Amino acid sequence: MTILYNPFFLLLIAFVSLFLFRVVLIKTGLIHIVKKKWRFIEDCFHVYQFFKVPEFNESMQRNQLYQKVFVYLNSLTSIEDSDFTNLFTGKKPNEIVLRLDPNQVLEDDFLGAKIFWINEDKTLVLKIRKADKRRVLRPYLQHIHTVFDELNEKKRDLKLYMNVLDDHDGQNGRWRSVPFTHPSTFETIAMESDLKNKVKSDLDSFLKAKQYYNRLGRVWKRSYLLYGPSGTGKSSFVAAMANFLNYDVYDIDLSKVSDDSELKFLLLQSTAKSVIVIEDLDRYLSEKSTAVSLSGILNFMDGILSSCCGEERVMVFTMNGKDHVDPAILRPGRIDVHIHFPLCDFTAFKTLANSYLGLKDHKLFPQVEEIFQNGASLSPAEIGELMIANRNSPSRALKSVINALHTDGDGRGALNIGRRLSDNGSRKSVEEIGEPSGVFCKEGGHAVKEFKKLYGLLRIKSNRKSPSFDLSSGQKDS
Ligand SMILES: Nc1ncnc2c1ncn2[C@@H]1O[C@H](COP(=O)(O)OP(=O)(O)OP(=O)(O)O)[C@@H](O)[C@H]1O
Ligand SMILES: [Mg+2]
Repeated sequence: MTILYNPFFLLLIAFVSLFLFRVVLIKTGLIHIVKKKWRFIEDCFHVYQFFKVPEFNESMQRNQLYQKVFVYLNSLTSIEDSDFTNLFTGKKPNEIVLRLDPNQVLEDDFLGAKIFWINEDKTLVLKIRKADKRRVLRPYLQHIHTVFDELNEKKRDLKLYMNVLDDHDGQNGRWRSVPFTHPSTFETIAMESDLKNKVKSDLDSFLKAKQYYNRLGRVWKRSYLLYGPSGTGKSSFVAAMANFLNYDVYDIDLSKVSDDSELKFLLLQSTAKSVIVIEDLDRYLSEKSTAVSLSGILNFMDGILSSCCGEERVMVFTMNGKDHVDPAILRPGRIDVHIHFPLCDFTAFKTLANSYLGLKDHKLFPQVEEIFQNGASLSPAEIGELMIANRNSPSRALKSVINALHTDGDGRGALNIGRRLSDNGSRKSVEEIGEPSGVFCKEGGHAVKEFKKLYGLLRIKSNRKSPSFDLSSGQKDS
C-alpha cells in the first residue's frame, strides 16, 4: 500500500491520466470545444480592434481588397478546421476547392501575432489585438497582397506566342498567341535524375534571385542551351521548363524575322515571366537561312533591351550540336547553362518503358541492356514511337525495340564501335560515325515516322542528319 504514497508513482499516474485525457479529447474532437472556450477566456484579457473589409463600396462598386482577402483566406490550411466549409469543383479535373462559409471564424498567424477573420454577410472582419496592431497590421496586409498575386500567377492560363511575318499594314514582326497546353513535365522526360534535379533547383534559385540580379546591375534573365541529336527531348524539355516556371512561351522562328531590328522589336514586345525560345539555332547559323546577323543574335542574347520592359525571362536555345557554332554565342553570360541531351541508354530506356508501357521489369530487359552495352542506341523519340505503336503488347513493343536497336539505319546500331559507355551505363563519350538516315523499324514492315510535337503543334522535319555528338557529360559546363 505504501507505493500509493510514493510521489514518483503519483506523478506517473498524473502524467498517464493527462496523456489519456488528451488522447480522448483529440479522438473525440472535444479538443476544438476546449480550444474555443480557452480562446473566449483569453479574449477577456485582451483588447481587440476590428477592421471591416466590405464587398462593395458606398457607390456599390466591388472592393478589390475584399476579393483579395477572400482568395487569401480560402488558401489558408486553417479553413479545414472551421465548423462549416463549402466545397466546390475547381478548374482542373478532379480538383476540389474549399470556400469559407458565412459566420465562420478563421485563425491566422503572422509574425507571432494571432489574427482572426470573421466572415459576416458581405463583409470580412479582421480582428487583431491592439497590442499587435502597430507592429503587424501593415506588413500583414502587404502579405495578403503578395500571396494573392502568387496564387493568381499560379492559376493563370499559359500562352504560346509565335512570330508571324510582317502584316500588310507594314508593321514590324508580330506575335500571335494560342493557349499553351503542352503536357510535358520534368516527370515525363527520361533524363538522368541528378541532372534533372540540378536544372530544377537552378530554375528555382533563378526565380528567387530578383534582388541579387538587381544588386549586380544585371538583367534578370537566365539562358539555357539544350543540345543533342534529334528526338532526344529538347523541345519537350522547353515545354517542361515553361510548365515548371508557369511562364508563357515565345517561340521565335528566325526564318520569319526580316532583320536585326525586327528581332529587337520582338524581344521588346515579349512580356516578363516568359520563356523565349529559338529552336535549331545552329542550323540557322550554318545555313544562313535567316536575315538576322550574328551580331543581331548576340545582342538579342545579351537581352540589353529587355531591361527596359520588365524582366524575369528565361532564354532557351536548342541545337543539334555546338561544335560548329561561333564561340561568342556560347560564352558564359550569353549561355548560362549547357544541357546535353544524349541518345537513349539503358537507364533512359527503363524510364520510357515504365511511362509508355507501365513496365518496371521484363524478361527481355537483360537482352535490351546487353544491346545497349554493345553501343547500340536510338533516340528516346524513336523508342517512344515503337512503344506507343505496340502499347497493347509490352513483349511485342520490347521485341520491336530490340529489332530496331539491332538494325537501325543510322549506323548507330550495335555495329557502331565508335562509342563507349561509362561504368554506370550512361553515355559519356561518343564519336560521330554513320550515315544520315530516316528512322525505320524494320519489324513487321512498320515505318516509324519521326513526328516532332512541339507545344501541341505538329511539325514534321525533313532535314534529319546524322547527329553530331558531344564529349560533354551534359552537366553545367560554363
Ligand atoms: N528524353 C525523353 N523523354 C521522354 N520522351 C521523349 C524524350 N525525348 C524525346 N521524347 C519524345 O519524343 C518526341 C520528340 O521529342 P522532341 O521533339 O522533344 O525532341 P527534340 O530533341 O526537340 O528533337 P529535334 O532536335 O528534332 O527538334 C516527343 O513526343 C517526346 O515525348
Ligand atoms: Mg525540337
